[in-house]
Amino acid sequence: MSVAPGRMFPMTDATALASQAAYTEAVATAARAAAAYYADGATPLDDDVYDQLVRAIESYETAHPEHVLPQSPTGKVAGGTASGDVPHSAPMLSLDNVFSVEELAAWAAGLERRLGRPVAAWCVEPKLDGLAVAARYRAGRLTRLITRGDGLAGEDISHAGGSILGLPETLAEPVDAELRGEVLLTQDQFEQANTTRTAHGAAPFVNPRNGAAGTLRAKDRPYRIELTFFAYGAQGLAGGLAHSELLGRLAELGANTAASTAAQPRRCETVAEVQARIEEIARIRAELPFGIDGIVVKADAAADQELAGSGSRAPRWAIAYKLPAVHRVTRLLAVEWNVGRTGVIAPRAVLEPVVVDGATVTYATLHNPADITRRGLLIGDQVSVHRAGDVIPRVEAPLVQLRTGAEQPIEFPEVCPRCGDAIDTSQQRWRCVRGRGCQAVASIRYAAGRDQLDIEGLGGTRAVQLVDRGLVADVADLFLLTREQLLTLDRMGATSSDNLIAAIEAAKAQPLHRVFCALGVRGTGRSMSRRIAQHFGSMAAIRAAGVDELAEVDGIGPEKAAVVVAELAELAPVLDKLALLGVGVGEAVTARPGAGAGAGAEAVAEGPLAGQAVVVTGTMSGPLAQLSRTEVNELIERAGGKASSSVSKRTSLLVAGEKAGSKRAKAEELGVRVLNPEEFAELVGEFLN
Ligand SMILES: NC(=O)c1ccc[n+]([C@@H]2O[C@H](COP(=O)([O-])OP(=O)(O)OC[C@H]3O[C@@H](n4cnc5c(N)ncnc54)[C@H](O)[C@@H]3O)[C@@H](O)[C@H]2O)c1
Ligand SMILES: [Zn+2]
Repeated sequence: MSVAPGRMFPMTDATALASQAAYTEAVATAARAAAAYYADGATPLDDDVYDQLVRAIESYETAHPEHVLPQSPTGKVAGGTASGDVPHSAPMLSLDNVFSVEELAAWAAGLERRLGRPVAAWCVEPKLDGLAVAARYRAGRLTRLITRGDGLAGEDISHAGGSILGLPETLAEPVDAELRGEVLLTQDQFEQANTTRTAHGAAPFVNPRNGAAGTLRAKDRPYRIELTFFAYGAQGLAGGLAHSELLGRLAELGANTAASTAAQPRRCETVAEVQARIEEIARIRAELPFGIDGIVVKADAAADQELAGSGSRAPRWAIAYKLPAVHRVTRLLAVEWNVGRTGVIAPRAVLEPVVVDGATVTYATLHNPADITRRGLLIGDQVSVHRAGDVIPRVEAPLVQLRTGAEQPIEFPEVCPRCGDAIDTSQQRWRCVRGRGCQAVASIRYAAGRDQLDIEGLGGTRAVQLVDRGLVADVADLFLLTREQLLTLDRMGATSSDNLIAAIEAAKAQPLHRVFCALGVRGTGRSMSRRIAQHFGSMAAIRAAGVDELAEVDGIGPEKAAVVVAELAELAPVLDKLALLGVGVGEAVTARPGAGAGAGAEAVAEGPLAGQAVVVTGTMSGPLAQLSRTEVNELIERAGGKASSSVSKRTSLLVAGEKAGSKRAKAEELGVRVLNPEEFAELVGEFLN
C-alpha cells in the first residue's frame, strides 16, 4: 500500500451538504449508525462512509455554527451514544482524524503554531482496532476494568479481566495506577471465538472489533473468549515521561504494548520521518496478526502535550492517520465449489461487487465446509468481507441482525462436482476420493468431447475405467492405448475395442485448434483455441510464444496470456508426448494476422450451426433477451450458420420466442426444427459473447 501524496480514497467533496435539510438528515443517519455501532456493531454503514458523513457534518457546522443540532455526533466521544456510571479519573478521549499526508502536515504545522515552537519529537504507533479500556491497579493488583463510555464515565467490565492476554492481574511493582489501552481480538482469537460461539449456537461475530466489544460487555457466558490488551497510556504513574518512555515503563510493569509487534512505536524527529514510518506500518498492515484502522501520531514530550491540551472529544497533541477500511459489508450471492488439481473441493463465495482497500472484490475464500458452518452463513446474507493489501479476500461473518427471512441455506455437494465420484469428508478440507485422478478423468473426458478430439466411445465411464486401471493419466496416453489393453476392461468387447481404437486413430489427424482445445488450458475454449491456432500455425510455435506474443492474439489480454504460458509450461510432458506421437501436426492452418473471433472460413465450417439456415422470430428471452435482432443474426453467423428472414423448405432451424405467429406455424407445417430462445442459447452458448 502506498501513502504517496494525494487522497487515498474518495472523501467529502462528493458528499458536501447543500442545505439545512441535508444536514439534518446526515446528523440523523450518523446518530443512528453510531448508536448501532457502539451497541452491537450491526451498522449498515461502512466505517469509511461513516467518517465521510461526519466530515461533511463538520464542515457544514463550521460554515453554519448557528444551525448546529444538539444531537450532532461531532465533538463527542463515541458520537454521544455511549455512556456509563463509573466516572473516569481523567477523561478518556477519542482521536481526531486525517486522511492524507497533506492533512497530516497541516495538522502538525497547526499544532506547532499553537505551541509557538517546534514539537520536540513525535511518536508514531499503530492505531489498534479494538476498544479503549481503563485498568485500575491498587498496590499492583488489578481491581477494576472500565470502558471508555462517553469519555467522562464508562461501564464496569471487571468481569472480563481474567481473559485478556497482556493485561496482568498483578503488575511487576506494587504501584497504584491506571493503565489505559486497547482491547482487541487478534485474527486467531477472532477465528477461535467464532468456532466457540457457533458450537454454542450463538451468532458469529461480524468482525474482530465487534467481537471484542461484545465480549467485554457480556456476562455469564457459558464459554470463555480470549482477548488481547495493548497498553498505550496511564494515569498516576510518575509524570513528566515522554510518550515513548511511558510505553517502555508500561512494558516494564508487565503490560503488553505495541513494541511486541512488527508495528513498533517509533520516535521521530521530523514530519518527514513520521510520514516514512506511517508508510512502513501501512505496508505491513496486512501481515499484522491483529487489525489496525490507522496510525496514531503523538507529540512525544510531556511538556508539548500539556501545553497543547485537549478538546471535548480529542487531545490536540495526537492525531489518527486513517487507513482505508479493510472490512466492507456486501451480499453473499452464491457459493461455488471448485475442485483443485489435487482433488481438494474448495468453496468460494460469490459476492455483490464491493471495493475493499482499493480493489473490487467479487469472490472471497471460504476455506472449507467447516468454515461455512462455523460462520453460520446463508445465501443472501449481508456479510462482512475483509481484504487488506494482497491478502486473499475472505468472508468474515454474516450480519445476522440484518436478515430478512429470505436467506437460503448453502448447499454442500454430495458428490465431486467435477467427476461425480464420492467425496472424502473425513478431513477439514474435502477431497474427491479420486484425488489427482479426478483431474485426469475430467481432463480426458473434456479432451474426448465433440468440440475437441471428438472421440466417440470415450464417455464418462470409459474415462473412469482407463484412469482407474492406470492405463491413461493424460490426453497423450490415449494415443498409446492398444486393443489388447482395451479388451481387458469390463464391458468391452472386440467390436467396441476396434471402434475406439479407430476413433482414437482418427483423432490423431484432428486440426491444431482442436488438439490445442483438448488440452483444457484455462480460458481457451473453442473459439479462443481457434484464434491461437490460426495466429501461430503450429503447436511448436504456440509453445515457443512468450506472454507478449500470446497477448497479441485477439481477445487475450496480458493476464490471460500469462496464465496460458504458465499452463503450457506445466503441460510440457504431455505436449512432448503428443509431438512424438504426431498428434496436432496435421493440417496446420497458416497464420492469418487479424483473423477475428471465429469469423474465419474454418469457423463457418465448424460451429454448432455449420451449414444451417436459421430464422429468428418472436420476442427473445433468457440469455438472448438483451440482444438486438442484428446481434442475434451475428451470433448465428459466429456459430457457423446463415441467418435468413423467411421460413422455407431450405430452413434448418427456427428460433421462436413469445408471440412467434405465422413463421412458427409455417415451420411446423414444413417439419422444420423449432427451438425456443433458451434452448437455442444453450446450443450456441460458447458464441454468446
Ligand atoms: N460504521 C459506522 O456506522 C460507524 C459508526 C460510528 C463509528 N464508526 C467508526 O468508529 C470510529 C470512531 O470510533 P472511536 O470513537 O472509537 O474513535 P477512533 O477509533 O476514531 O479513535 C479513537 C480511539 O482509538 C483507539 N486507539 C487505538 N490505538 C490507539 C493508540 N495507539 N493511541 C491512542 N488511541 C488508540 C482508542 O480506543 C481511542 O479511543 C469512526 O471513525 C468510524 O470509523 C463507525
Ligand atoms: Zn472428482
